[in-house]
Amino acid sequence: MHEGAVVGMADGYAQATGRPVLVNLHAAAGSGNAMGALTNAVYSRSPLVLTAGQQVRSAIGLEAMLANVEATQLMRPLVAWSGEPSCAEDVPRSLAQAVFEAELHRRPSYLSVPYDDWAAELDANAAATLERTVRRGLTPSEAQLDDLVKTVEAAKNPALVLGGDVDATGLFDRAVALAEHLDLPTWVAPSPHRLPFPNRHPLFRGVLPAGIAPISAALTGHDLVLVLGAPVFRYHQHVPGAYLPEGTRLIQVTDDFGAAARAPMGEALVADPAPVIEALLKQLPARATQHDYVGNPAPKTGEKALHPEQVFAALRDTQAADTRYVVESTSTNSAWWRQMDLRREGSYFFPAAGGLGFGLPAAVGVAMGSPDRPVVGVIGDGSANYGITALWTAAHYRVPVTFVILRNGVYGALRWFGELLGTPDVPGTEIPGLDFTSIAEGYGVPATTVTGEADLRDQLKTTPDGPRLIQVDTEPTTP
Ligand SMILES: Cc1ncc(Cn2c(C)c(CCOP(=O)(O)OP(=O)(O)O)sc2=O)c(N)n1
Repeated sequence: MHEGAVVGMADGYAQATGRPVLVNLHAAAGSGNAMGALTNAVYSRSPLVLTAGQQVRSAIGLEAMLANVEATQLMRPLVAWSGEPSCAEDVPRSLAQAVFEAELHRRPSYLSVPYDDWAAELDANAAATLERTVRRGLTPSEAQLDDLVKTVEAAKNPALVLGGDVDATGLFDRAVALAEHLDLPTWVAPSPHRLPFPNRHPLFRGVLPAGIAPISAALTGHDLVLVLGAPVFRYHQHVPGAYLPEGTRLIQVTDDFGAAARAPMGEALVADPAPVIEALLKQLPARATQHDYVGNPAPKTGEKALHPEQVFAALRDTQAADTRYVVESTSTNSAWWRQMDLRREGSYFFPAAGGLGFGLPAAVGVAMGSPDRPVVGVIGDGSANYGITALWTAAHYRVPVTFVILRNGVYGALRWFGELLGTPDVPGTEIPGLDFTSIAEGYGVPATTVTGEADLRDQLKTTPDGPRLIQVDTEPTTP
């Protein structure tokens, strides 16, 4: 229900399965509704294949109802490819191209199809198209690998920065092996939509701050920074400064042509990071020392309501180690990373463009795509409204997912950003009086409100056989 929620679900499903996902939209209005969630899918590099309804060809020009005027232009800034077949015979090839474009670019594609095309008979050649396969392989040359290995070997104090692609392409464990093999201090690239490294690992140095000057300060002292599977960088609040500290060389390895071309500094090798990791592991001697995971600090406590750290410590202590968390709580990131202890690939999903409306739907999509692992959505009371109709889907298909709603009564991140910009107390950021237990019951999802930390832990220890929502009153905090 609502194309934004559907695209959010498809994004979660694509990230959980790594497969192209077909999403069918209603002409222009449906495509417009999808665009917000689509911005996240662009930056999570999810291969979504969007098809959209279209009026019959003879009625598009006169703009009959349902006409999607200039359909291929509507989504163009966001999608890797956008098309509308010039005749019914070209629909099979166009659909095949939409799938291959999404897979090759790892970016959504869009196909508008006039609705009378579907009645046409396939011609004999269509079978040839439907049998096609298209594969990609971006392996660096031997010379490029040798050059990179020698550069890392010669570095006096190298550091590793890992991006969401490391987790999205199944390289999580190999990246940990590389960091331990070479004893590399390791950061997660800023504004992460996935977790590519265990956040309690002794080599973990944190998520890089999303500002130019603070990143430069964090990397000071490292003569080489190797960035794997990340854009350089996904800045957020504008904090001007030098892009890199004096004497630091940055090398980015990514298969994302656009990310390599638009970076403002450093060197880039457009390639799959996997062969680079394997070459470094194979050709460089181990500098490993014993690594014991770092313990968790005691959570801060709230006065009138729970502190978000108490909620996250309760999740850490009660949920299975392989739980997948889909998070859209925008002012609690620091509390989250202070308390969580995530050690498995595919443990963390966050809206890749910061577009709200991802969390609740994507939790449903991730749960549908990976029924073998428990899924918990951790959603702010502001964010939950942007994709709320996904509750119906969870109830209708009895998707086993736990939604934890952090009800702090404010748009916390906006209040923080307002202060950052010198405009404290921004109007319109209070959202009191929302009751997600009534809303959830209305969509068919059983729901409760917890009255304290002990009650929360007791509820989290139970295992639902379908969807459930737990509403927790929390104190506002800052990111
Ligand atoms: C589609 C959309 N609309 C508006 C915003 C702006 N926005 C908004 C409205 C936020 C408030 C989220 O409130 P919350 O209750 O979900 O979480 P916190 O209170 O922890 O910030 S954070 C943020 O960037 C957005 N990111 N995406």
